Parts: sequence; C-alpha cells; structure tokens
Amino acid sequence: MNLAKVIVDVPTMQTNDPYTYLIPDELSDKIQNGMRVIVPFGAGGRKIQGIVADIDHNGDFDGELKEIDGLLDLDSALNDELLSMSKWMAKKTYSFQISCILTMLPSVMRAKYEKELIINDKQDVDDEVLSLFDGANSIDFKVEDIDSTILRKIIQYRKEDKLTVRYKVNDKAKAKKVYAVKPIINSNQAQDELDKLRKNSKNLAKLLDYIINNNEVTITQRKLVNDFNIPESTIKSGIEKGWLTRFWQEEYRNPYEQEVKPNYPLKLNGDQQKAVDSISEATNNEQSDVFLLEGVTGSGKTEVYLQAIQKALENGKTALMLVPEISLTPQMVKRVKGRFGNKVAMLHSGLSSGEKYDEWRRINNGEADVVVGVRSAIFAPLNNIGIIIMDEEHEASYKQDDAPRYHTRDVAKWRCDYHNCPLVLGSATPSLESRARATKGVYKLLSLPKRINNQSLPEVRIIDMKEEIKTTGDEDFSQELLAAINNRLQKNEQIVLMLNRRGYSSFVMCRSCGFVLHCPNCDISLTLHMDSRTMKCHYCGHEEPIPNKCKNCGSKKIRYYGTGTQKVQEKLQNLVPNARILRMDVDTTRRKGAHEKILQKFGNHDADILLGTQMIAKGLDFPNVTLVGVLNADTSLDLPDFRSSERTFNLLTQVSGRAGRADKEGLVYIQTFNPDHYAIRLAQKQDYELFYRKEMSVRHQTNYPPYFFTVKITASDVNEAKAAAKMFEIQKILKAKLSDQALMLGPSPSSILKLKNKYYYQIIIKYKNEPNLSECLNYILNHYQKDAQKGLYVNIDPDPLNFM
Ligand SMILES: Nc1ncnc2c1ncn2[C@@H]1O[C@H](COP(=O)(O)OP(=O)(O)OP(=O)(O)O)[C@@H](O)[C@H]1O
Ligand SMILES: [Zn+2]
Ligand SMILES: [Zn+2]
Repeated sequence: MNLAKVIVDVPTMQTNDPYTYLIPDELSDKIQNGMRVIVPFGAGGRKIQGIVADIDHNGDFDGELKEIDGLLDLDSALNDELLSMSKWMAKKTYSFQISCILTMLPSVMRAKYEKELIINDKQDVDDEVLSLFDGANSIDFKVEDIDSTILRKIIQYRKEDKLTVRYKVNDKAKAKKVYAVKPIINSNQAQDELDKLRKNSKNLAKLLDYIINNNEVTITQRKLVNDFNIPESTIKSGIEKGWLTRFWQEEYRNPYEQEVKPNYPLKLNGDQQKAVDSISEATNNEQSDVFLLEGVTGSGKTEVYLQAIQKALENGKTALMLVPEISLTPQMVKRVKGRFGNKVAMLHSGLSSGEKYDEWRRINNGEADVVVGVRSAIFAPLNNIGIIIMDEEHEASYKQDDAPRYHTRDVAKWRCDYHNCPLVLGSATPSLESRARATKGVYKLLSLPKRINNQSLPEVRIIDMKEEIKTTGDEDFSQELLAAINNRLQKNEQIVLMLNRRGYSSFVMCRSCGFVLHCPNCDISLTLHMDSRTMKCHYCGHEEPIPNKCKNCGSKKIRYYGTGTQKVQEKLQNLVPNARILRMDVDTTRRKGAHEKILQKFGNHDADILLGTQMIAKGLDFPNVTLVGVLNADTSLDLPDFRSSERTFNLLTQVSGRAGRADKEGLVYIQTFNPDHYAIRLAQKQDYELFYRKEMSVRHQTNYPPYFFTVKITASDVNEAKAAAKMFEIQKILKAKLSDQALMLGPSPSSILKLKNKYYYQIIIKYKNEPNLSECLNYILNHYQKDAQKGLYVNIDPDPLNFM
C-alpha cells in the first residue's frame, strides 16, 4: 500500500500527530514530502489542507483508510530541513506543528476554507431556502451572511440529509502569468518570408525583422509590443502564419523596479577585518559558531556583514540577513542590492502578498543567494546556507507575540546547526542574554569599539525637565535644546528629534474629577488622534469622537495629557517658523512607500528636522545630522516590565548614535524627569559595558533573566472569574509537578487585564534548572485544549519579552 502521513490543518482541534492516508495510484509517483495536499477529515469527510510529512510505498495499515483527494502544489512547499524544523519548533514554543508550518509559508499558501451548500433533492426543501440557490444545485455560503430563520431551516435540512455542506479548500497561491512568444522559424526562413511580403505590410515586415535578429529568444508579448513597436494584432497574424508560438509564462512581480547603483567593498579597518576573518573562518570550516558583534553606533557593522556574506558566496554558499522591520530602510536595501545585485531577495511587510510569494518562489527555485528580510524571513527556503546574520539582535520584534511564540535567534541557531555555518548577532546594545553568553564563552565576542575613522561618539547632555517646567512651563522644548536647534538651522545642518511614544501616549483627562476615557472593550485609556479627530483604542480598534465634556461629571475642563507627534510638530513649527520639518510616525507612514519617501527627502536635505517616534532611532546614517534631541526619555522607564531600563538604555544609545556620524561632531540632548536614573546616566556616557554590569547585578538580585529563565502562562476568557479560576487550577498543577526551586509570580491579572472583551490572568514561572518543565507544560496545554471550544484559552509563552 502507498501510504502518506499527513499533518492536517484542523483549526478547532489541533494535534501534533500526523494522520495516515492512502495515496491513490494516479498520485503515487507525483507525491513528495513537504507537499500540500487536500484530504478528507472527520466523520463528515470535509476537505482540509495538510502537509505530507512522510511517505511509505510499502505500507501496512489495519482498518479503513481515507484517500488523499489531490495535490495543492506540483513541488514541495517545505523541504526536509523546514519540515524537521517545524517539529522542533512545535516542541520549543509549545505550539502545534501545523501552526509552525503555516508560519513558515508565505501567507498566500495558507489555505482559506469555504463552505459549499448542496441540495440533494429540490423537492425536499421549501421555497425560502430554495430561493437562496437561484436555480443552481449548489452555492458558496457563509453562515454570517444568512438570515437566522433560514439558517435554522438549513441546519434542520442538513440533519435530515436534504442538504449537504461541503468544505472547499481555496488555494490563494497563484503565480502571475503573462503571454510569452518565441519564433519557430529560423532566420533564413524569416528572410524568405520577408522577400515574399507585400510592400505595404509594414508591421509584418517589422516582426520578420525582429525574428531574423532574435531567433532563439523568448520574449514577453508585452515587451515585443512596447520595445519593438509591433502591434498585438501583428503578433497574432505571425502566430497564424506559423512564424511564432505563444504560451503562458510565469512572471515574478518585481517590487524593486528602481535600478540600484552598484557599490564595492570598502577597505576594512583593523577591527572590522578581524571580525570578517573570524566569521569567514567559521564559514570555511563549517562550524556553527555564534558570534556576538558588539560595535558602537557608526562602527561599520553593516560593512562587516556584507563582506562576510561575500566570503560565503565565494564559497558557493548562500546567506541570510535579518533586520528589524524598521531598519530595513532604503539605505540598507541600496547597500545590499548594490553589492550583490540580482542575487538578492527581499522579504518584508512592505511587499504585497503576491510579491512576497514571488520572492519566496525565487528563493525556493534557487534563484536568489542572498536573502534580506524581517523576522519571518528566517524561514526562507534557502539551501546550503553559509552564514546567518541578525542585525540589532536585541530588538524585541524578533520575538513573535502570537503562537507560535518563537524567538528568531533560536530558529536561526537551529538552522546554523543544520547547515554547519556561523550565526552573527550584531548590535551596539546587545540583549543581556546574548552578552552574558558571550561572557561565558558560549558565544564568541567580536568588538568594534570605535567609530569609523575614529570619529568620536557625540557628546550627550541631560536636561532636567522638572527644573525646566518650573522656569518656563514648557514640557516639550527646553531652552537649551531650542537654542541648539536654532544654531544648527543657521549652519544648515540637520536635526533628528525623537518623541518616545512607547508606553503612555496622549489621553484625555478631566481636570475636575480626574476621569480618564477608557476603551469600553479593553482596560486601557484611549489615545487621542488629531488627524481623524477621534479617540482610538490601540488594542481593539474601537474609535469614538473626542469628548467635549467629561462623561463622569459633565465638567468642560478637559485636558489633553501626553503629547502626540502631530501636536509637537505644530508647536515646533511655531517656535522655528522657517525650518522644514518632516514627521515620521504611524500616521505618516501608513501608506506603502511613505517611510522611504520621508527618509529620502531627509537624505536629500529637502528638510531640516526629522521629528519622529522610536522608528527613527535605528540604522539611519545621515552624515549631515549633528544634533539629536530626545524630547521625553522617561515614558519607557515607567512600564511594569523588568526590561524597562534595558529598553530605555538601548533606545537612547541608538538614537544618540544618529548624531555626528561623518566629519562634523554630534551633540545630543536628553530631556527627562528622572535625570539620575542609571539607564539615563549610562546612556549619556554611551557606555554599554558599564550598563551591562549594572543591569546584570539588578537582575541577579531580583532573580530575572539572564540568571533565571522565565515562562508565562496565560488564561483568557470573556468571564473574568473563569479565567482566574483556571489560573489557580494551573498553579496547583505546577506546584505539584515542579521542584521547589521554581519561583512563581501570580496568578495575577495581566497588566492590561481586559483586551478585546476578554480577561487575562497570568502566572510567570522563573527557574534555573527544571527538567520536568516541558513535560508539565505540555500536560497543561493538552489538558486545557478541550476548553478552547468553550472560549477559554490557555497559552504558554517561553522566554517572554512582554510581561504585561
Ligand atoms: N571600512 C570603512 N571605511 C570607510 N567607511 C566605512 C567603512 N566601514 C563602514 N563605513 C561607513 O561608515 C558608516 C557607518 O557604518 P554603518 O552604518 O555600517 O555602522 P553601524 O555599525 O551599522 O552603525 P549603527 O549601529 O549606528 O547603525 C557608513 O556610512 C559606512 O558606509
Ligand atoms: Zn470629570
Ligand atoms: Zn479596545
């Protein structure tokens, strides 16, 4: 018997065990591991998507087997590496293998299910139901589109077998196809035809001319029309006359039409050279070493990445480079594309899903040797990888917040072990976890302690806003910062201003009773948006008009607290009327390509000031920027998260690093209400090593990572009591199964207790060495899975980055 093990995509009842199916004869020579298939599932035999995990051509099976219905692909969607990685990942992240597999595939390859309603006998159903069908025997239907009385009838008819519901798998993955043409006569034959042609057949003559000169070439019809001025009708006659043949050809959508100027390797300085040498030695010797490249801002880390990639390519290998979404700037794209040309594939959220699918297929077909992308690009189907790079390795966006809750660093390490190649983690402010591993010798530390050309790091001055408010009453712009801004404007130099929006942003408060407007669905304050003149919830999307009087006491004394970027921009424009200001925040970058346009404008010096949220803190390399101002350094310090100091230090160091990167010296102002906090003091010195030691001692005292590992377990339900009760039950299980060295925080309501109408309760486990942990957590997951149908969800987040 030809049998296949298939991992099925059953959204309601998840399982990690594959199901066995019979392979029909007509598919037996086509089916491969990693292919997407359609299979019947469950008693109703509804059609669902699955992935072939194993094939056995001489299988045995007792009992009845269902047959595979059909193939969704002609090639494997997942190669052996990714297939076995999905197994590991499911275990590591306490999620289901099918969720891991679907995460690895481009979104268009995740099937959508549609339901089809079929009448078995028209005489059996009443007119009201029959009218839905409009004469046909079957219709596509969505439960939510159908009137509830009719729906009740449908359910009844279904019970009586008068109607059938069939599930269809709707494959969205479609390649873009275009017409291509190719001559089928040779040049001599074309010449003969040309001689026979009547004088006035100018277009046919043009076509024959083309054939004479381009005999063996396949060309898209579009190009033949546009570039050679040959009308479509002429091409059609050419086909009828037997000169050409026409067929459909797959075409990749090209997201980067702009030509990129080539650039060439720079002469490395000593530290850079040492780094490249160590890394490429590991590539050459096929060692899966992990390198931590700790380089101050502007030390030329990118050049190290590019030359290490070059070495891997020279070795006949491929390379994968990951960057946080926000630092995949046009500058970065130019540097990489300019160096490696068409060998580069890009994967990021700026692409349409069709474009992503095309890039993915180029990689899968071996047409790209270098992949640059954001978190999900770690699953790029590259073969023969010679190096993986993670730039800004400390960035929280490398961890996925939803299931599967993987950290890119772990997946990258797994792939490096598989390919026997090095992993390079780069940052000016490494995560404490990575830096601690480097201290222990688990990672190899490479450092770039100096800026390129020995340019000094910028001077950083701290401004105590408590004092400033006393004297001027202005909480946005201190006198000193304003003077510096004016000074740079005079010198025609550029300025970057950051408004820290992490944490509390603008909300509306009543000055009479202190009432703050909250989201009716979530337990957080609504944020003021001046562009749409509404109050919005950033979690569930709830939106309402800005109130003009207090909903609690009716007072009209309503005040806007916190400052939005737009308000600051208006204020700044009044203070410096002649300055050209660009604003960069979620509102101005929503449209595709907007982000690039703003940076390009700033780079061309079509603006003097770039004012933005943390999205301007990283990666930007503009030589003319000599002044950086942080308007409010504190907001990220106040968050209930043990990493808030680390995040604040990182952010301030990164943004300071935007100043004085070329020959002109840089100056930075940090405005703060906590001028003595160590994260701010050490960011002033831009001394990562000192911060590392200080923060490590804090973590040591409080038993937090990297001294302890953490796991977060969350239960959520629309009923608060149920969510809390489950957490107490889970606590009992944990206490019984774990050693007394494991520390437990909670159960407690999550910081944001209510989200999208659900209540969240959590436990955080801190542990050093707990061999039974994963068994115990798996037990909890499986045990509570049945509750998911009742709306109660239990989630496990290993090494969470978000504690709220
Ligand atoms: N060996 C070199 N010789 C001359 N210029 C160099 C060299 N290496 C890098 N540069 C230039 O120095 C500048 C800073 O380099 P890069 O942007 O790579 O720094 P970085 O370490 O990534 O900084 P950040 O962490 O702040 O983003 C760039 O303009 C780059 O072209
Ligand atoms: Zn009030
Ligand atoms: Zn909400």
